[in-house]
Amino acid sequence: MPQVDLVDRQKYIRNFSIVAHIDHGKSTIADRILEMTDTIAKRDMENQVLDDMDIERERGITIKLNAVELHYQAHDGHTYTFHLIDTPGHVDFSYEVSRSLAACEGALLVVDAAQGVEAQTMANAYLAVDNDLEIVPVINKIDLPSADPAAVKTQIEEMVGIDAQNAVLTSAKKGTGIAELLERIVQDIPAPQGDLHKPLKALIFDSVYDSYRGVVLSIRVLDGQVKVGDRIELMNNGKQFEVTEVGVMSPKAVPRERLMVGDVGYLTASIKNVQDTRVGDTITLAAHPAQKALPGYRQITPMVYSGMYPVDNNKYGDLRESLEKLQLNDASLEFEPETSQALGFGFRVGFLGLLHMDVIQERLEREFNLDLIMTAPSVNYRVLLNDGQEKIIDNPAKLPDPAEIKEIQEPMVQAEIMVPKDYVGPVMELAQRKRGQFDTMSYLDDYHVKVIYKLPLAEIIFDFFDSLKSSTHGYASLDYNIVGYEVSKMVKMDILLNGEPVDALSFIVHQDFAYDRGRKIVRKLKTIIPRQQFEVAIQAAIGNKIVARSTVKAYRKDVTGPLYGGDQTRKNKLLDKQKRGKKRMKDVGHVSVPQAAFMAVLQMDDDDLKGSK
Ligand SMILES: Nc1nc2c(ncn2[C@@H]2O[C@H](COP(=O)(O)OP(=O)(O)OP(=O)(O)O)[C@@H](O)[C@H]2O)c(=O)[nH]1
Repeated sequence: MPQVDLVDRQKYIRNFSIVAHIDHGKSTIADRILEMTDTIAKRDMENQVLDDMDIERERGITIKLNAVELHYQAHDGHTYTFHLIDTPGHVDFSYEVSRSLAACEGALLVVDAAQGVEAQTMANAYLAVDNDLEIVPVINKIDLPSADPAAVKTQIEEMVGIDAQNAVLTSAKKGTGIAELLERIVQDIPAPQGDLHKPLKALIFDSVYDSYRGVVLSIRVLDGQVKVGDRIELMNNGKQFEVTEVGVMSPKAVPRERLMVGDVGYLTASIKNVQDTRVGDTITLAAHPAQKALPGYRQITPMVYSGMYPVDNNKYGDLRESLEKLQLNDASLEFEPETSQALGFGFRVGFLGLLHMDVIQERLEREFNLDLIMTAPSVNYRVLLNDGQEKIIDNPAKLPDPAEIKEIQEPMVQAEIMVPKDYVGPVMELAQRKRGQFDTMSYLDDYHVKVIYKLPLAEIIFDFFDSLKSSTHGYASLDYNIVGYEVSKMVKMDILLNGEPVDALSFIVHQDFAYDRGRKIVRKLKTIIPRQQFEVAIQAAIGNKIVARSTVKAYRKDVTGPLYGGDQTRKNKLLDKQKRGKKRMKDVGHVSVPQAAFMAVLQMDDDDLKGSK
């Protein structure tokens, strides 16, 4: 191809994401764009093609990233190539959002015309600004009777700090404004920069495991080009592979001969292991490597660990296989075998956060048909023993005897909270309550403040984000990084049922909160553990010292008895229901303990929250 064509080619590319608060209409707008550009025929369009996992669709969250290529004939007579890059929307995945935005030049910031700017609108806008993106404000759902586009424009200007007078007004539901939106993408979002003649530099912003092709990488080419047969190198781990296929998603995979500067597409190279190809890494050519990797690469490591046990002990092998399968697609999922006296054989599994944990649990139960008991999530503690040994403890039950412990260190994070200045008070109050140490506060502009706190990871993981949202009416955004370990006065709380400690119910807590937590958890467990044939004593203990106690009384009589008298169908229904209920119970000693009991520590925090409001 003559060189001038290649330069021209770059001029007609637009790479962008759609970012929005949950439910403001991101997926619906994406669907309309695909329809209007004939990327996908209306009749083929299953609702919201971009979210292709069942769970995503049901929960309305987008977990895996996707990039679709589409072609748009603009009013200037040229045909433009658009790459629409989908982003996940939750703080657990904020690093992935940031990487996918780094693959774009622009972002459509979608705001609901009735709801206005909300928490994730702000968080995503900050990420877009951080990545130097051109932001095109879109006010959606203008068909709603309660829509107030003029007010939302002002709000966007004040809260987000961008010009919104020219915001595109859309009703994705009715298709209004989408034609204008396509033109604005051409006009407002810059064409990709970069140099075809420089050594290859491509950003990996997603990876998915495919049983035929191995790992499929989503990449954005920032310089140079890559084609089938090239030997590539991943710059952060030095691993090399030979490219077997490149192409674009439109929306199904369409192989191409090469991907060039400005392109967004996929690449396969017989890579067997997603762990080798972390999101954020840079691909270059082994023969002509780029000098420097793209900035901002972050190794993702799990933040929370939880025990996962099959309710039926015979399903241990199935659980291992299922976890292995999920891991093929999820480089951040880690697990290793563990045993519990109470629960038998299972795995200690590491997650990015609680949402990640929920999603994995749900996929195991639904896609792999497993019934699981999960123990309350914990962070990693570093324990120094008197004999000089150091241990990393990711399971509270494994904490050594206090007499052997010299000190316990807990992981700390630097939390950056961005918030409109009116909400600084509540944010500081919350951070103090969560054992935060104030670091700095600075003004980003006339309206926004960045507050930096050092906080224990254990406090952040559980409900910090939710509390932050509720104490700032959703306007704060949060990003955090682990910054090391600090000595802390942590103690292990044991829970005893009828005098027997249940290892899977132990948790680690700061000494200052221990008594209070002990009392609360006992009260909570009393409501969760069902009545049995005999009395069940529940105790919370630190070492040998009982700090709280309560009792679940025995049945007075066999209340289920009379229910078995009815006709057969009714009886069967009842038996079925019992069976299903039982699935999530585990016999610990002689006591039947439901799944909820193992999560009581978390639910207790909810109560804490309510109590503190
Ligand atoms: N009235 C009206 N409803 C809309 C419009 N656009 C989207 N919706 C509805 O709003 C709800 C959320 O839309 P989605 O497109 O799923 O929103 P989303 O931002 O992708 O949501 P998440 O995937 O959960 O982040 C759906 O019920 C849509 O049908 C619109 O223009 N007008």
